[in-house]
Amino acid sequence: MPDQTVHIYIGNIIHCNKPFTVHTFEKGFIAVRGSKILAIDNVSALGKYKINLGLRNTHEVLLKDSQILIPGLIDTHIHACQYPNIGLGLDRPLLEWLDTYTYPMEKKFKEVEYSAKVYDAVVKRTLYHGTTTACYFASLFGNTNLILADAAIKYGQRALVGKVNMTRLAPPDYLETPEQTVTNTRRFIEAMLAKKSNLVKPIITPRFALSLQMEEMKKLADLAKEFNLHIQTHISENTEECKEIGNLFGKPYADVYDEANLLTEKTILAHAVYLSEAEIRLIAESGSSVSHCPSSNLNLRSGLCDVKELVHAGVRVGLGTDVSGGRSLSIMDAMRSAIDTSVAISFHKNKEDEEYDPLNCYDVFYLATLGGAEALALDDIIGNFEVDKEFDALIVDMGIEEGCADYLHECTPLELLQKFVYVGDDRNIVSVFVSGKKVK
Ligand SMILES: Nc1nc2[nH]cnc2c(=O)[nH]1
Ligand SMILES: [Zn+2]
Repeated sequence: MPDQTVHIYIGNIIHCNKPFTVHTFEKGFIAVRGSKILAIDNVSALGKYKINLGLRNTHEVLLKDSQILIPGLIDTHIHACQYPNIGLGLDRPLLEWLDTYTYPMEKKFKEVEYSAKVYDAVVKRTLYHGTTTACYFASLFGNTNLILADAAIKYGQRALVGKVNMTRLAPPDYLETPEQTVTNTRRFIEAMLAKKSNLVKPIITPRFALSLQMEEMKKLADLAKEFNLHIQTHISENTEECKEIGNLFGKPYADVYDEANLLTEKTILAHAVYLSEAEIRLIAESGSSVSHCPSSNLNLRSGLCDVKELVHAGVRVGLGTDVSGGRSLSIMDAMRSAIDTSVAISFHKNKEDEEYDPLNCYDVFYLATLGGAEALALDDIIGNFEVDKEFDALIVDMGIEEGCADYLHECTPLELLQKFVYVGDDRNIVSVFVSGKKVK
């Protein structure tokens, strides 16, 4: 018999009910039964809901005035097998960084024991930082990628897990043949689906167009279609990379993926710094989305991605940490880097006499929550606090003693959110819920 207790969280509640729109309940409540949201409203209406919904077996959690309840944070792009390299090697441009630091690290994930140690740490640490959903690149090795999926299931994180596909331009012992890359991916998908997990699903993961031939990418797109799966890859991150794409395929980056049938409504493209207007239009029309990875774009000196231009063109955008190109596995850091990047762009634009309103803390809160859910085409189940959605949430407390700033006078809920975005860290995230279950 499932637990029928209804958990009712009462206090300051903030979420985005629409894109780029923050909605606050100053004295609100959310009722949760099992994994799902049963009701959300002002607390003055709670009595009425209790009668109308016949709520008897209830457990009430009263939030403090220094606390806010917000949706869980969504990382739309993170390389789990690069976590041991976090903070290392951020002095080289992309292609050199991949050869020098990244492929040698990822090769180690052939080993089961090492993979188990790292993946356990990644899932625990990202959950601790409030990442309730992570879209993971794992390594080339299907068997150890399953260990990452098992860690997410064990600790209760929602995740998409991708087995990376690469057949060229990497060390020979970190490549597959064209046949292997397809058959190994099929095997990985079948093993993932056999887990019958509600939280964890496989995602097709061609690393980037430099790693594969057109025929292989088409076969991977076929697998995505056959199993109705998400797809993730990188696009237009670095000028040298884009030049190489032109040399190899003789067409723009987005057109390469379009020809490979990889641009679907469930495709997430990381970076998207150097897309032309025509490519942005193509991506918008395909329904594919972009993972904005501002920390990585700065660390690897890739460039500044103009999120506003993408959104204006109708492209859905979420945030990615892109560890370990990104310096932190916290989406809070990605939110700040997204603001910094947008402000930097605005200096340039305003010099050219364009009116440019950079992203603010509420905009990046949207990108980190509902925007991320939309980018992953999971906004029917997560991203905000709508009735019947899954309860993925954080209780944030800006009044804790051991935080990085003192709480010296009372703040409004929106001020608490501002403080969280600009100066908060994992210590301020006092509880994390995924699918209704407390995981921190
Ligand atoms: N940032 C980043 N870009 C990539 N492009 C291809 N592979 C990678 C990677 O691992 N990280
Ligand atoms: Zn990446």
